[in-house]
Amino acid sequence: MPQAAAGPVLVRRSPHRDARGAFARIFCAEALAGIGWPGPVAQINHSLTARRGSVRGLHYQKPPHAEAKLVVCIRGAVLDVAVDIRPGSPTRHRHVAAELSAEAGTALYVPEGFAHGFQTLTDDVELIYVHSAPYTPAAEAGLRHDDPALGIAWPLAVADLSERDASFPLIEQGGLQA
Ligand SMILES: Cc1cn([C@H]2C[C@H](O)[C@@H](COP(=O)(O)OP(=O)(O)O[C@H]3O[C@H](C)C(=O)[C@H](O)[C@H]3O)O2)c(=O)[nH]c1=O
Repeated sequence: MPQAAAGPVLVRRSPHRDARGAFARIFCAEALAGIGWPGPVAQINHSLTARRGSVRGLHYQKPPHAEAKLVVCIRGAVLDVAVDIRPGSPTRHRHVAAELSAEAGTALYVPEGFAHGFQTLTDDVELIYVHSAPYTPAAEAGLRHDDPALGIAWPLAVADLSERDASFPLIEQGGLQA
């Protein structure tokens, strides 16, 4: 059993292909426990983002509602980003970025203590999110995708962005509530 990872992990699914098409495992509790998945699946969500260049995030839930997520790209491609927001972490405010795509069969495991966001690299992107904690609106919080303290190099000009995501305070303004 591999050692649980301390941070985000890129996960690649292996489709079984035959003349009919393909079959792939999206989530395996046993396999993900080995990289740190913390417990039962609490919720599975699906998002569709129409325009290339759109940004969603960066979102997290405040403790004690912090959640791990498996972010699975099932259509198109995204640059997926996870920001370390763990108090006392030597890599706090640093991020990892990975391209996820349906074609490559890639997903990102985002542990508790990380804010998550993405930019679409194609039109009509669909993501599946597997969450380890239920959605708790009162615990919802976020970081600005363009916060200078994070230094995230988004590859494209930002297309669609929600008012909520655009209005998160900067970290220097006290914007981090983890
Ligand atoms: C997560 C969630 C949301 N909602 C409602 C709340 C809003 O009225 C609406 C859209 O939510 P939100 O604007 O947070 O959706 P996104 O901006 O796509 O956020 C998602 O993308 C970013 C990158 C993430 O990492 C979040 O986990 C994920 O929620 O669905 C629900 O009713 N249930 C839920 O579980």
